Amino acid sequence: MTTRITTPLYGGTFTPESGPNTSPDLPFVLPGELITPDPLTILEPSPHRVTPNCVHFTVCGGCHYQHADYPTQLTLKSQILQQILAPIGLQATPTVHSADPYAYRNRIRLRAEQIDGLTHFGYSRRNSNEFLPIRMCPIAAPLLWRAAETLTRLAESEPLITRWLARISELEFFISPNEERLQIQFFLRNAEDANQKGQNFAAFCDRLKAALPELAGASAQMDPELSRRTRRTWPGVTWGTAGLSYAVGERKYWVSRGAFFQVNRFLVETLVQIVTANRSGTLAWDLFAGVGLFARPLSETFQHVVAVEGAEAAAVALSNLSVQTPSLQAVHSPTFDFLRAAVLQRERPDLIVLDPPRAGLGTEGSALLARIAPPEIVYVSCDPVTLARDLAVLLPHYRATAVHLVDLFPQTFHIETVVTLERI
Ligand SMILES: C[S@@+](CC[C@H](N)C(=O)[O-])C[C@H]1O[C@@H](n2cnc3c(N)ncnc32)[C@H](O)[C@@H]1O
Repeated sequence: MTTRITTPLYGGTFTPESGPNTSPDLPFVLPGELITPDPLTILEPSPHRVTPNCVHFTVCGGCHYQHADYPTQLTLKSQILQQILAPIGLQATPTVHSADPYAYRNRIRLRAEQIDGLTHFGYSRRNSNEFLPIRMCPIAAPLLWRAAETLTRLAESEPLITRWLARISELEFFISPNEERLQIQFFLRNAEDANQKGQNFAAFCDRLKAALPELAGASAQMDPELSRRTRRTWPGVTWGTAGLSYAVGERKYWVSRGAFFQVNRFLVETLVQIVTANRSGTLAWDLFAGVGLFARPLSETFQHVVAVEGAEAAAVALSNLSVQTPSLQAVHSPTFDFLRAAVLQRERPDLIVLDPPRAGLGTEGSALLARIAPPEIVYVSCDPVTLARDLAVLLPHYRATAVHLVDLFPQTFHIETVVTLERI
């Protein structure tokens, strides 16, 4: 049986889990193609089909679109976003912003497994939790992959490195945008390893630094999931600096280890511009503020900015930023609690910026936002489905003045959107 692919939503409705064109039955096709499913055979390929850059593409769970040329990826995402927003009455062609679609990531988290006595790094297989050893990741900045290769190479010949890597289940690399500095978080495999109180961690890191001069800081800690399961805590061990200074245009941000920061090193400045440029006034709120990416420029044009962040690591950096920035107030709190208190106190800022995780703000939180009724809202979203759900609550009271698609995650189905809203 042959099938003509007619829509970017082929295979079912978009969900954050399945994504467009990645339904378990029929991923990796393109609109216009004639195919036979199972096993997938492309009888008439799209002129936009290209050879993927990565040997792991289709097997690895990370990327979904390497078979499409980059302009086509952007067109598909734009169409998908419009299809998701149309049912809530938001008919707008997004303004698309993009940059280099490879080598853009400043952060990767790798799994570590021992196979035949050797350490292998990898991701999870697509639609599975099974370990997939990898030998390249072309969406990652070159330094990230070089760091992984250096660790693997040292582990082959140096017992200190071999022993340390055998104790970890995952690690996370984070780099400054120009690849000058590197942070590593090591997550320990089991509680007994934590009991050894990070023996030789300094010697281990000194050796890594000799082979990887960019290494600025590192930590070893129990995986949070492991702590929850075993009900054990361990403060962990650290080496070097406790974070990285990250330049975005003229401004430098302190990103404490473990804090959220936008992963696309080529588009952070564009995102900040879209969210903050030409906005000024008396009072602005930055909800889900992270380390203050938007709050900091807003504090230059608003008399007072309140930045709300729930996670400890980011809240510490935000609090330090507020000490140096008199117009910025850092609040360490869940957003929902902050909004509930604000409604009772009848506070009303000129601008609310919000940038929640994929779950979005939620209908209850969005209703609180509508009650607070600021003249302008800028909603930054990494999941168009939860964005549409929240906008449905706001749109009776607000008019959308712009929709931006900022392609922070090329080669994947993830869609980053900025919607600006004006009170009716
Ligand atoms: C998508 S990030 C955005 C951060 C920041 N706006 C930026 O661009 O760097 C979401 C942030 O919200 C924080 N967060 C998640 N759930 C939260 C909650 N319920 N209340 C407050 N902050 C939360 C996370 O720790 C993270 O820093």
